[in-house]
Amino acid sequence: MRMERNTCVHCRLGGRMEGDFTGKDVYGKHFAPKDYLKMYYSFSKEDGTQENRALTFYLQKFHKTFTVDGVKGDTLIDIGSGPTIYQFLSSCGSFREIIATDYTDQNREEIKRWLKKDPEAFDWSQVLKYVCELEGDREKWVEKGEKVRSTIRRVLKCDVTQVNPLAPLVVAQASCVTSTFCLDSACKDVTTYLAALKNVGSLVKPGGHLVLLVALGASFYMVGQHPFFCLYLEKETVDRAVTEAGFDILWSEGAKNSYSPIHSDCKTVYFLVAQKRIKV
Ligand SMILES: C[C@](O)(C/N=c1\sc2cccc3c2n1CCC3)C(=O)N1CCN(c2cccc3cnccc23)CC1
Repeated sequence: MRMERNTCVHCRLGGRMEGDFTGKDVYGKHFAPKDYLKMYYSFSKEDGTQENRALTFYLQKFHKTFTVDGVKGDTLIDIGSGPTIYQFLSSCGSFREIIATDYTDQNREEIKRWLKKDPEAFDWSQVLKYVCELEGDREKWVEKGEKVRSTIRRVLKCDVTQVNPLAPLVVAQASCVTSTFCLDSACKDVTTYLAALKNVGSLVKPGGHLVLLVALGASFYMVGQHPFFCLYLEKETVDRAVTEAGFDILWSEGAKNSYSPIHSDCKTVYFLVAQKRIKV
């Protein structure tokens, strides 16, 4: 009997994933926002049964941070927004202005498409309804969409490997900086990760907040048929990096990863809220 070779994604792709850092230029050429959005941000099946447990975890933690715990302020900068807007649904009522950023042109274009209500934009309505339900009135989802659109004032280019991630622009320090799944995919090793966290942390005013969503124990994630590098991180590494960047961790919570192993080998999605120490 011929033993059916159990070829994992890694093997099928000739092991290109481990260690093969996906440089910035690869993102520009091969990162397909539509494939990514369909793969990771489709919310529920036609019959409405929820299947995207990872996304509901993120939405619940953003709800706790901004709506329940009351983190608020003047400006919020989101670093490495990707082509998504889910990360703004709870914070849009707590900040005067939100600045979305990403490294790649196609991700910034995808966000602008949604802001302009382009019919080609990704449909976030199920996600908007879910967050409105968390806030107590599912019917308010259209107003919620308008609130997000009126609060996101700018969509800028960022590069977390630069000391000023928003260079050449100089932006005033923000009350809050959020970053979801960005540093893990933008940094090739832990040294770069520590430096990038300091770069991103420099955008937060003393006493301000840093909110991170990190993929732990991941070495790749798929977008369509294309594997993208992810820095293999453990909770302790992230906590130490946040502390060394000058922040006190207020709370954090991990959730067992629910992505299919074909999509990513991510073990845990990790949500963390920290506050920038005030130098006395
Ligand atoms: C946020 C993101 O959506 C990536 N999502 C990711 S990663 C990952 C890893 C495991 C699991 C999951 C997962 N997910 C979301 C789904 C679950 C995105 O599209 N990104 C962020 C990173 N980015 C950059 C590349 C190179 C250099 C950069 C320099 N500065 C700034 C950004 C740079 C490209 C655009």
